[in-house]
Amino acid sequence: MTQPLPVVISCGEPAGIGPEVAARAWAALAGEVPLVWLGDPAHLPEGVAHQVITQPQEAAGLSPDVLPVIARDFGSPAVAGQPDPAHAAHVIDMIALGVSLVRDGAASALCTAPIHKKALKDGAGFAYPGHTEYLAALGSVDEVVMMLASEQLRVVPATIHIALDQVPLQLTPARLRRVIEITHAGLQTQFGIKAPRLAIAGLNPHAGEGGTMGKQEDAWIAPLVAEMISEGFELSGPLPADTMFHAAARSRYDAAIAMYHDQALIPIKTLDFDKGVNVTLGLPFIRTSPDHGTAFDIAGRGIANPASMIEALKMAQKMAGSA
Ligand SMILES: NC(=O)c1ccc[n+]([C@@H]2O[C@H](COP(=O)([O-])OP(=O)(O)OC[C@H]3O[C@@H](n4cnc5c(N)ncnc54)[C@H](O)[C@@H]3O)[C@@H](O)[C@H]2O)c1
Ligand SMILES: N[C@H](C(=O)O)[C@H](O)COP(=O)(O)O
Repeated sequence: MTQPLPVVISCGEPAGIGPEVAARAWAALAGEVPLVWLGDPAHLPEGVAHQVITQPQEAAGLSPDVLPVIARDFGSPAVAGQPDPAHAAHVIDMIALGVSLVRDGAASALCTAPIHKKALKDGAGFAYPGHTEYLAALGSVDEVVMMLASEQLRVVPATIHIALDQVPLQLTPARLRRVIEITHAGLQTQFGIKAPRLAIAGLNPHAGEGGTMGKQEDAWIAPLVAEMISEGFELSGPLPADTMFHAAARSRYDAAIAMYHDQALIPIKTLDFDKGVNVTLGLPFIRTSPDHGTAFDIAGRGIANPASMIEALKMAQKMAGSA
């Protein structure tokens, strides 16, 4: 029987919890998801048995007791909680390497461990606010969607890593339409939902309350929703964002489209921080990630919970199987 292609994990910020959650997820999964870790093996927690390989396909021939690693010498050890500017370019390269391995057919999907965006900007001039935007550039696509998904909720922010005062400027009918289209297609092809139901949040308190607390809902969000319903999309909204995430409301949709980052991420990280998964939709390859960040406050102490990384790896494999 041919072995499934492995999922590749980019190391993320070595001073954060990325290497430890990757190693603990690999141990917990015990071969259920074939993996290859991309990074400096010196940054793995002490005692993690690993073997350096040069190509992902070599992983299939290894003992299940060793973590396969495609190694890069970052030049210095990782100090927990203190990102080294000299590591930044390597961290970025590991993401790019992961993408090329998937696009070349050597791996099935990319799972990214968390980066510290400011450390990458300061250390290597990283020009992107996050993986999502960098991966869009690597995939040569103009627009992608960041979805966070768990058993209880899927959410998509229509605008992503931008300051709050930029939201009304960058939230346009064209952007919201593309987000709805990409999310709808992603739920069909990557989550197996034939007729996705999407709930669209308003931007303002009480979804504008008839124009008394904001104009965007009446001016263009409601008309866009009506137009897309007439095209066959199953949409509801614009809904007041404060009341669309309780259990009964969540049962009425497959994904919620929020207007900005925190409107989407607060509910899911409150409900399911341990098991939330970040998925980028609209890329020409599969990418998942845990929902947490670098957690400098606990890095290196061996207490980071690998559950979100485990879910991200399982989801990557499942999506690759249905791709
Ligand atoms: N995919 C990514 O690359 C990604 C995702 C989110 C945040 N970040 C980045 O991470 C950095 C830190 O972000 P933050 O502080 O807002 O969020 P964070 O998720 O790193 O930490 C928030 C809190 O949750 C705790 N925590 C996080 N993950 C945990 C785990 N696995 N087990 C136990 N506790 C955990 C931390 O200790 C901290 O108290 C920022 O640079 C941010 O941009 C990156
Ligand atoms: N906004 C995401 C979150 O808080 O979970 C996070 O920063 C990750 O974004 P990228 O996957 O684009 O790095």
